[in-house]
Amino acid sequence: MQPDKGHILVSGGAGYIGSHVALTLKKAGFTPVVVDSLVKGNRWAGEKSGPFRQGDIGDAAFVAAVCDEFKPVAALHFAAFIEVGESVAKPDMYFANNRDKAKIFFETIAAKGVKNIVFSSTAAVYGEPEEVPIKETTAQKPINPYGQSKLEAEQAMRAIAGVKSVALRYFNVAGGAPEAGLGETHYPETHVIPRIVLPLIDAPAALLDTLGLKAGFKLFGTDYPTRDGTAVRDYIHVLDLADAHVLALRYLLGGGDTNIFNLGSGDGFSVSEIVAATRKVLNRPDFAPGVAPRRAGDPATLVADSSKARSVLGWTPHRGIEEMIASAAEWHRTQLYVDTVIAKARAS
Ligand SMILES: NC(=O)c1ccc[n+]([C@@H]2O[C@H](COP(=O)([O-])OP(=O)(O)OC[C@H]3O[C@@H](n4cnc5c(N)ncnc54)[C@H](O)[C@@H]3O)[C@@H](O)[C@H]2O)c1
Ligand SMILES: O=c1ccn([C@@H]2O[C@H](COP(=O)(O)OP(=O)(O)O[C@H]3O[C@H](CO)[C@H](O)[C@H](O)[C@H]3O)[C@@H](O)[C@H]2O)c(=O)[nH]1
Repeated sequence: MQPDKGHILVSGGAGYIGSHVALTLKKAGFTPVVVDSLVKGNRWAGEKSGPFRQGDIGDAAFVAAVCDEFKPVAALHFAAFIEVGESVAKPDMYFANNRDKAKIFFETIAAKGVKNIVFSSTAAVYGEPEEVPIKETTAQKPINPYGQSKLEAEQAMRAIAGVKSVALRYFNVAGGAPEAGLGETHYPETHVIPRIVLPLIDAPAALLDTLGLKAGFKLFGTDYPTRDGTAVRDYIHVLDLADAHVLALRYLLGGGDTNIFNLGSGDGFSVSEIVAATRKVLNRPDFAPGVAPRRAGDPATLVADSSKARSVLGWTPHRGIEEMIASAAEWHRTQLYVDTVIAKARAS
């Protein structure tokens, strides 16, 4: 048993990434305190690794009360809406939640003495990047309200006097921890790896129907200026990402200054290469995806230069693309996942 290194406030910890990070924090000897409104996440995920309090990050009285109850030494801020397409259709909703409520959250916790914050940012702040691999200094020109709202939240966080922060700009997060009862549980599910895997693992018809996957997986665009015409992304296992959060927390608590880090593997995979890797991992050489037009707002290539995280934080990702696909497939086979997604679909 590790000694208790203090309470860490984890906003959005009932969601995909936050729940895996909370688990990793617990293993590292911290006590995560999850706050989540459950607008998207799941109570079972929020309660997995420590105390859970249901409420909204924009509710200053709620956030202040949780700070009074647990006296956290730092906060990890995950709570946000995450769908690029939805952000284009409903930009006000994205700016209200991802920027304005985040600002209330940062100001409230800072007033309660929580002066170290690790923030979930995204490669979407770079838009269609001017250089690849992408460095932290590459121009930030988001091409959708999701990326813009996250960039403005980063800036709001850095503007608060007396607060030290780390913005972690994640690239494409994948995989899960099915052995611990955790994995990606989004509804709707827009991410490519779950969408490739689900039709190949004998998922129940009701689930595929719910996720719009009855007709199988489709490549969104085969005419990108890439090596095979499909879009290239940099995939990072959620547990490697979780390790980076613990390192960023130790960095801040150890006296490190405000900073920004890209988190990716540095390797780009095209969507067709993910399909090929999935054929191998799931032993489905027969799998032939369909083709559909490009998805609006998708850049051609996003690959991280994460050398700064490696040198300053000492972070090294260990898990490759096949492990991401295999752990996703294992998780998507579980009844907990199936029941949760179908229940969410029925409720919406
Ligand atoms: N998933 C990815 O590939 C990815 C990539 C880059 C960055 N990110 C960032 O990582 C973070 C987490 O993403 P995720 O995939 O885990 O998303 P998620 O939807 O699974 O989790 C987000 C959680 O935040 C909660 N939440 C949202 N608004 C809230 C509010 N106002 N008050 C309280 N709780 C609220 C939701 O209920 C949910 O549990 C986000 O900030 C996202 O921008 C994700
Ligand atoms: O059924 C599908 C689903 C996706 N794709 C393609 O697969 C690639 C990856 O798409 P994802 O939806 O998995 O991921 P994104 O790159 O669009 O976005 C993810 O990573 C971004 C940062 O890079 C943001 O942070 C965002 O929140 C997060 O969802 C894209 O070219 C997309 O068009 C398909 O071909 N078919």
